[in-house]
Amino acid sequence: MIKYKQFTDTMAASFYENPDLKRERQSCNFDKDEITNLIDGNVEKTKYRRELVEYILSDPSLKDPIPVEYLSHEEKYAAELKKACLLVQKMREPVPKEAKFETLRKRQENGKPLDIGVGPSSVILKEGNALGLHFVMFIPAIIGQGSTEQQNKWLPRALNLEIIGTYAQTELGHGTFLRGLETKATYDPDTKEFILETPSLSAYKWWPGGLGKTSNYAVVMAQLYTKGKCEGIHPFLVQLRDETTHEPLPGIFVGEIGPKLGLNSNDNGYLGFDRVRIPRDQLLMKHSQVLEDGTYVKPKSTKLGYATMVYVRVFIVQDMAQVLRKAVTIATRYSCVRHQSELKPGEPEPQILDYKAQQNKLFPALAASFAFHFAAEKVWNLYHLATENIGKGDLQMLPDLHGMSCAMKALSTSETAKFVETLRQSCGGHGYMVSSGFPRLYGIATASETYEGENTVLWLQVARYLIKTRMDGSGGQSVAYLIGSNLPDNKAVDLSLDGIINLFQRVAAGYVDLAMKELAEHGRQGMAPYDAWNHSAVQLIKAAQAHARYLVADCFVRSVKEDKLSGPVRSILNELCEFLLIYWLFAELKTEHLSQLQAKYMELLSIIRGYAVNVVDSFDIRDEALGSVLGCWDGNAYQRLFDEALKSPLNRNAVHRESFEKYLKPLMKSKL
Ligand SMILES: CCCCCCCCCCCCCCCCCCC/C=C/C(=O)SCCNC(=O)CCNC(=O)[C@H](O)C(C)(C)COP(=O)(O)OP(=O)(O)OC[C@H]1O[C@@H](n2cnc3c(N)ncnc32)[C@H](O)[C@@H]1OP(=O)(O)O
Ligand SMILES: Cc1cc2nc3c(=O)[nH]c(=O)nc-3n(C[C@H](O)[C@H](O)[C@H](O)COP(=O)(O)OP(=O)(O)OC[C@H]3O[C@@H](n4cnc5c(N)ncnc54)[C@H](O)[C@@H]3O)c2cc1C
Repeated sequence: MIKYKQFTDTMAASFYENPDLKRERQSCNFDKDEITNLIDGNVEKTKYRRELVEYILSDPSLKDPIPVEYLSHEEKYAAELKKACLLVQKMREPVPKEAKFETLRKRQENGKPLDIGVGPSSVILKEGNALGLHFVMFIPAIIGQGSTEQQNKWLPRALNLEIIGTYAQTELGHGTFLRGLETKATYDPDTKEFILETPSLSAYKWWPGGLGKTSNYAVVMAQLYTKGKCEGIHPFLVQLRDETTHEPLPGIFVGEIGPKLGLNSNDNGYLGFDRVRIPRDQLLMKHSQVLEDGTYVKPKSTKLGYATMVYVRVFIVQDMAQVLRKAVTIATRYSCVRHQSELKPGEPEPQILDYKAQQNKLFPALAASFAFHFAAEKVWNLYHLATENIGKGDLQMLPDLHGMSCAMKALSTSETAKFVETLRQSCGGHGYMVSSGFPRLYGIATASETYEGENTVLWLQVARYLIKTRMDGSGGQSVAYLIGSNLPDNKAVDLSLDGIINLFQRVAAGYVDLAMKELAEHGRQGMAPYDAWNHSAVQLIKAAQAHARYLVADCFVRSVKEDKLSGPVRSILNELCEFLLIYWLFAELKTEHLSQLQAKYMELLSIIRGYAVNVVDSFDIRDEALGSVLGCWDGNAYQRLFDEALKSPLNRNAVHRESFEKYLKPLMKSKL
């Protein structure tokens, strides 16, 4: 018997490379750095990210002494918060004078702070971190909803982390239906204050990240009452805890909501108010105001108050591309090193990567990771353009931004959650281990399907925009193909990328028309419009989903055509793009088109098989960031699985003495 030997203790560890992975890497015929740079943005950004990740990972105080999964709920929170705080401190300190950190040092010398960002921070903070909402929603809410004066007052303190905040909108009783929120903010002109009140159990704020124990401030969404009238929900900046003692202020009831499916280092919380008074100027007043005498000044659009959510929906598309890159790296590398069953009778067991059925599980996710990367870039640019215009008083782009951000958020999260589960299955039993990294990724992807707008609800928002556009031609650029003479023609299926995009438009337009027919039919039968809408929901959601696929597919095709790519990388992206488009079309098309596409699909599986390992290598994810024993760069999956298993507290002693003596032994000795 070969005895287990801890691999990481031996010198050999640093030189090992699984022979199957080595062979794939030796046959690489494109420049991996080109894909790395494409994902980072450019060569300089890659250099910066790599140095930053190295800087973070080389700090022993930021390492987990034991895997966080063995910690209690309370310990998990404390351990991750500690790392987050140390990380923030580290970013403020001068970078040591070592050649490997030259870019970071130069940046600091030029007066630019080290920007942690989503990617580098997730290298050590993998379980959802308590400071995340401060950066992702609290600060953006002050910027997006606060007047210039309010920004000048609060932003420096928030950016310095002198105050830490969250975004408290959802309540026990209402998350989706914002007009139904119950928290009240009533203006008192005598004291020039708002009085915050939680009128019922269902009005308690419930869910906000970092609210339970970490935040001392929050942007609270509440129904604004002034001069006896409700003006709808508005954002208020509210202090929750004393800035020195961290004790909750009088009238504030705050706590943590308990364990969740994932993201358990984040102290999602609850919050109630018992007649808490805040000054008038803590209503965030960029878009609407309450004057000293209580006069309400309306915003240009009531939906401007929803802008923080739009920002985060855009952010989430980027996050999903990152989650997919991790999941597909793990599954592809593992599929390369894992041998199982018999392909040719009597021959050695093949790499599971050679099974077509396995490729069919991996490669759609690989292709989608690029699709969502390009989609995120596009919607991010649109967001900035629209925000700039809104700043100048031009709201024309708002509906298109809303439609596009809802569509891309819903598609990227639902596809990522589905792909992560398929990729987990592709790793067989070992994929079910926490140490595979899949459970964490699944926790993030499924949470994203729900937060920042539950996906079904967002699909229905997209459908509303599509139907409106089809009826009155009022929609923006993303739905232009649905307007009158722009409608895609019904030419025969042509398998060029442009031909397939045309097909996507035809499929989406077809579903929109079917939904319109259904709505009209219900109307003819005497249903009220809202009832007809409810009865047509299934068809409406189909239309929205087909439209979202068209949007993402179109972005992918346009990005592949840009001339900044080299020949080899362009052809890889071209093939992955074509492959994903066909994969998505399979879900939509009738049988007459299928056989044409099936042959192409199978051909592409073989082509992608040739470079899949090298493409995932070019995602350039450090082993520490991947957090998976199955997906490590060296492919030493079995050894790492074993090393990780031996960290289990149950393996500290050969016998778990207490439970054996107290329970097992008496049971085995007792007679019937
Ligand atoms: C150590 C240091 C660490 C550093 C770390 C740094 C970075 C950390 C990294 C972490 C990585 C994390 C990545 C991602 C993290 C994300 C965290 C998220 C946490 C979650 C937060 C939340 O969930 S907050 C709560 C979100 N809630 C929702 O989204 C609610 C959903 N509901 C709604 O949006 C609305 O109610 C509605 C849209 C469904 C309906 O609204 P309403 O009833 O008012 O409208 P109508 O349906 O009647 O429509 C009327 C009309 O308005 C239009 N419209 C609706 N919404 C908008 C909009 N937003 N913009 C523009 N227009 C809108 C609608 O289309 C209608 O138009 P018509 O013309 O009338 O048709
Ligand atoms: C991990 C996590 C973190 C979160 N962080 C925050 C945070 O930081 N701040 C914050 O304010 N909130 C936060 N939330 C709350 C989140 O935004 C809401 O849970 C989400 O918006 C969904 O709302 P809900 O829970 O009320 O679901 P509901 O709206 O009750 O949904 C339940 C079901 O009803 C369906 N449904 C609802 N309305 C309709 C409709 N009109 N038509 C058809 N079907 C409908 C939905 O599709 C769903 O199937 C977080 C949630 C999670 C899971």
